[in-house]
Amino acid sequence: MSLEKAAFAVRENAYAPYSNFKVGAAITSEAGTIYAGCNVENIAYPEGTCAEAGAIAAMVASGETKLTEVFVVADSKQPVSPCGGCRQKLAEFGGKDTVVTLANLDGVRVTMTMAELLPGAFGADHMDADHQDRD
Ligand SMILES: O=c1ccn([C@H]2C[C@H](O)[C@@H](CO)O2)c(=O)[nH]1
Ligand SMILES: [Zn+2]
Repeated sequence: MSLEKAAFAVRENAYAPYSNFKVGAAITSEAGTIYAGCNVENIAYPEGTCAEAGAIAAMVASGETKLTEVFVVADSKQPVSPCGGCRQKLAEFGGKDTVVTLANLDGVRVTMTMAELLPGAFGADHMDADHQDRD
């Protein structure tokens, strides 16, 4: 199954009774495996998780920690916009040039790099020794 098809398919399984906004995310790992995730909401609203987090969790649970491509889809007017937390989560496992495609159900899509999705991402370079133990 293609990355796009995987994202559309997993979106059908989204559990979103509170927002009624189903999201599907699929990522390709370095090994070429596709992992998919959907949003899973909760009556305790802040406990809900995003589709991107589910796809990442599936990849990591399978023993992989590098992703090469991302596809996210939702029934939105504009292609769905990953939240800030998911952008940081994706940046953890992708590279600056990782291709990210955002889509809606009408076939509108936008493709960008990870660096464009999250410019100035917090990374290891911000945690160098000079900044530790300063008070
Ligand atoms: O990129 C996105 C944007 C939103 N959501 C979810 C979170 C919540 O369940 C619902 C509405 O915000 O959509 C995702 O899973 N991914
Ligand atoms: Zn999110």
